[in-house]
Amino acid sequence: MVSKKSDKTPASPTAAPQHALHSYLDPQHLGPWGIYLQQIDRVTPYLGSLARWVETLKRPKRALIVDVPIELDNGTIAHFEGYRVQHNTSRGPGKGGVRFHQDVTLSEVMALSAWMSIKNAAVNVPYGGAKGGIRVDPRLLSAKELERLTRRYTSEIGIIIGPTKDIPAPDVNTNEKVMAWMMDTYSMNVGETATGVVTGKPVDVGGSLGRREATGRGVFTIACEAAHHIGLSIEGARVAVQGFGNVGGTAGKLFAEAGALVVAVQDHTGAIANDKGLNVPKLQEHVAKTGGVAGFKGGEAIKPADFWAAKCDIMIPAALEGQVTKDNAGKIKAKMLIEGANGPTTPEADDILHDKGVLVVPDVIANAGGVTVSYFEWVQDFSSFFWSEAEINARLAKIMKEAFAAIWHTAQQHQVSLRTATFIVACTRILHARDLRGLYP
Ligand SMILES: NC(=O)C1=CN([C@@H]2O[C@H](COP(=O)(O)OP(=O)(O)OC[C@H]3O[C@@H](n4cnc5c(N)ncnc54)[C@H](OP(=O)(O)O)[C@@H]3O)[C@@H](O)[C@H]2O)C=CC1
Ligand SMILES: O=C(O)CCC(=O)C(=O)O
Repeated sequence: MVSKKSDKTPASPTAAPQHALHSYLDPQHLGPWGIYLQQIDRVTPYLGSLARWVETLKRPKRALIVDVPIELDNGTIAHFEGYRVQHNTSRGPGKGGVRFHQDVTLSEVMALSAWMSIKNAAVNVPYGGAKGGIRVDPRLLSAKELERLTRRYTSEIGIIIGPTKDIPAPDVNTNEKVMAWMMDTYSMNVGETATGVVTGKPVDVGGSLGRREATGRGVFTIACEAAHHIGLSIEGARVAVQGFGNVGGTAGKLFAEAGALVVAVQDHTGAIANDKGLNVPKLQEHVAKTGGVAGFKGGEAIKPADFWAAKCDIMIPAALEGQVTKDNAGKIKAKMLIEGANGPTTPEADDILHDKGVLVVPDVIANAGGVTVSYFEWVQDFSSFFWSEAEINARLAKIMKEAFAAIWHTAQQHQVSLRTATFIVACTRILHARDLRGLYP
């Protein structure tokens, strides 16, 4: 366990703000943005003289809400609400994914954009933080409707994105195909092929080898580093994964290849378990065919709520925010919780896990592999010179391991959790950049 004491720093009073977004500046604000504000309050005492800039982290630099109207296949017009939020650009252009999900809200996208600022600084890639999303259940749209939605959204946010301004990428329910449509639409609107406007594209239109697996690979790399620190062998370790999409599926596959047993998996369709280890490639085939883990023959169905009590060493939430709560954290038997998803653990659950001695490796370092290879993709697009997958994976491993080592060291130095340590490293970098740049006289 890194921290000997809990970092339950009392929330510092937030000055009464005269700001259009004032309702979002209250740390008691519910949901992911409120959680992010509490995380900033916890790190503030460790920022020294840079703390004078901390308010800059408590509001997004830009938040764009767009109406996205499309014609459905049946001829009716449907309107969807979309967002692109640029939280901070002190260290470089905005960078972060685009989510298509029925529960997307401005507050959620603000938090996701802020976590991108922290994540990008934690691995020291030269970006600020941004995120986008559309409130839509993409499963209810045809392929043509989804394409129209993506293209109209891209045109609407086209006024603030661009290869040197803000670079979207995949997130929940978006993929290479969606990125290809975004790149094409933006390119049509500016009159030239602008491959650098998005990352996570298909390799044939300027994408990078290794990007599809990068987030899951990074989760695996970080888990190996953390396991080493607590004396846990990956070979034979028991792993439970929530969410079996891009991140959870890839991480699960890499764990299985390294000799770990993936003993439980949960997604939106249900939960399955196999004490001897699930056959992960077969499970991936099943999910590709049926859309979820339910009905997989190689494991027994368990109640989704029982997933959290799985007998395991490593638990990987890799679905959505707010999954590990005060109601299920007490059941978790794992020695380490590696956050593949963004914001999966509520602050109350974080404290419960801390008190139980579970090592929590936070999202802002654990899932940073995706944006790290996005950075490689962006660099390759600018230079039109493409690297081998082996080179990409080696560079990814180096960045992730070095970032984790620095965070571990900071956690030891200040006797804080890995989450607060990651925020100390990242916020110091962001606010140092802000300080160097200064304000208008
Ligand atoms: N893609 C990337 O590069 C990155 C993603 N992330 C984060 O990782 C997480 C997963 O993203 P990604 O793998 O890309 O997304 P995908 O859309 O590929 O997969 C999401 C997975 O989560 C499952 N899921 C959704 N809702 C629930 C729920 N309520 N309970 C259980 N399972 C659920 C989905 O199951 P079902 O299909 O049944 O709904 C699916 O298996 C997100 O938090 C994302 O922000 C972080 C860094 C980068
Ligand atoms: O690859 C990227 O730019 C960002 C991926 C992302 O959205 C995330 O890390 O949460």
